[in-house]
Amino acid sequence: MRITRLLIRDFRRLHEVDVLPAGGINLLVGPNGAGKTSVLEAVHLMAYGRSFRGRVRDGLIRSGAPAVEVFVEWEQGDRTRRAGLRHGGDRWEGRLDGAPVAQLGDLCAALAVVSFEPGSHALVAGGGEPRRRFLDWGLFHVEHEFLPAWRRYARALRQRNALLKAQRGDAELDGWEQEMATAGETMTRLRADYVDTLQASLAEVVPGIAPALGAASVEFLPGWKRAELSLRDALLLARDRDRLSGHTTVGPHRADWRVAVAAAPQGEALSRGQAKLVALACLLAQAQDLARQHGHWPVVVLDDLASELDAGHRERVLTMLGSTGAQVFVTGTDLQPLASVLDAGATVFHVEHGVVRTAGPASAAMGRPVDPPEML
Ligand SMILES: Nc1ncnc2c1ncn2[C@@H]1O[C@H](COP(=O)(O)OP(=O)(O)OP(=O)(O)O)[C@@H](O)[C@H]1O
Repeated sequence: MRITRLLIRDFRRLHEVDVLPAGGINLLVGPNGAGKTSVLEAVHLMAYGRSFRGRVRDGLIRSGAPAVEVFVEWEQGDRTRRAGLRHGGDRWEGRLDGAPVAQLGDLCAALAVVSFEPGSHALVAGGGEPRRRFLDWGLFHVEHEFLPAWRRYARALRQRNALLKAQRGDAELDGWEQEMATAGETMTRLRADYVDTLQASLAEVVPGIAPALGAASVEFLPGWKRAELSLRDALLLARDRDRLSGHTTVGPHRADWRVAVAAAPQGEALSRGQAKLVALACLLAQAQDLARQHGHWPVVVLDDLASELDAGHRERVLTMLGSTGAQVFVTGTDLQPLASVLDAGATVFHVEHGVVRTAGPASAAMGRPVDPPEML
């Protein structure tokens, strides 16, 4: 996947940015507060429907503007695809390849982006939610059975929770529990298989980017004692407790996974830097698996790489990504820490006061008068 045009309007301090990125590595360089991360956030928004720094309504829309707009054109195999998203905080409108989109999830499933940013270490060090989201995002993209099962499960779970809160009887719970069990067992089988795939992919990625971490292993926690009982029985057993708590305490919505590396055996705590490396390795393992399944790499965005990783790891990561041919966006305040990449022929953009300009002939079209397509 290669983004060939990125148009952003009213996104944080970016009023209107029109970028023609190159294949390979794109460096966005500029002072603090210039708007570099916002460019990456816009790409992430199109792929996830939210920013990695929170929801749209939490400050993403440029002060005084009614909505953000992002338009992305990209090459996918021999196809050119286009997606436009206008998000006003509560309301959104989207178009994909010229047609309106009914569900935000359908729009987001089109463009695959893997993002590493300062909050990514939560994948290793934080609560279960980001890890579940990571797992499910990967599955949405590689396993067509997953999304329908996930939707069925989520709906049945909402119904069961409502019945629990209303202290309704067993007969009413039975039907929804059966539905949760059917959809939840499917989801869990797919998640367990996906974790195995991820482990195999990690075994290839870690030696390349962070050999000192040693062998990585991933453990899947399904959300109930799956080795001992079915989900149907687990829900039945938990009924009385769930009535007291007013919500469902077991099931795939409580699933989690853990990654351990040989460098920190027996639960030794990872340093913050090591946790970031492990998180990055997981993201790149996911990207690599996606590339195997789809035949092309997702777009990779790396925010503020120089302050996240030391020089040796930066170089390994960028060398590895350079060898895959993936399109990569990297931000930094200085070119110097990324000099080794420049030698390898990266494309540089300067970002200042919310304006993005090309720094070299590779994308001479940058900075030309904007002629935006009708996004929506
Ligand atoms: N809703 C908004 N409206 C206008 N400006 C905003 C809005 N939200 C954030 N900003 C401004 O956008 C800038 C943040 O941009 P961004 O985080 O993309 O910068 P950056 O170049 O990545 O900075 P750093 O190098 O410090 O990480 C800040 O100057 C901030 O004041």
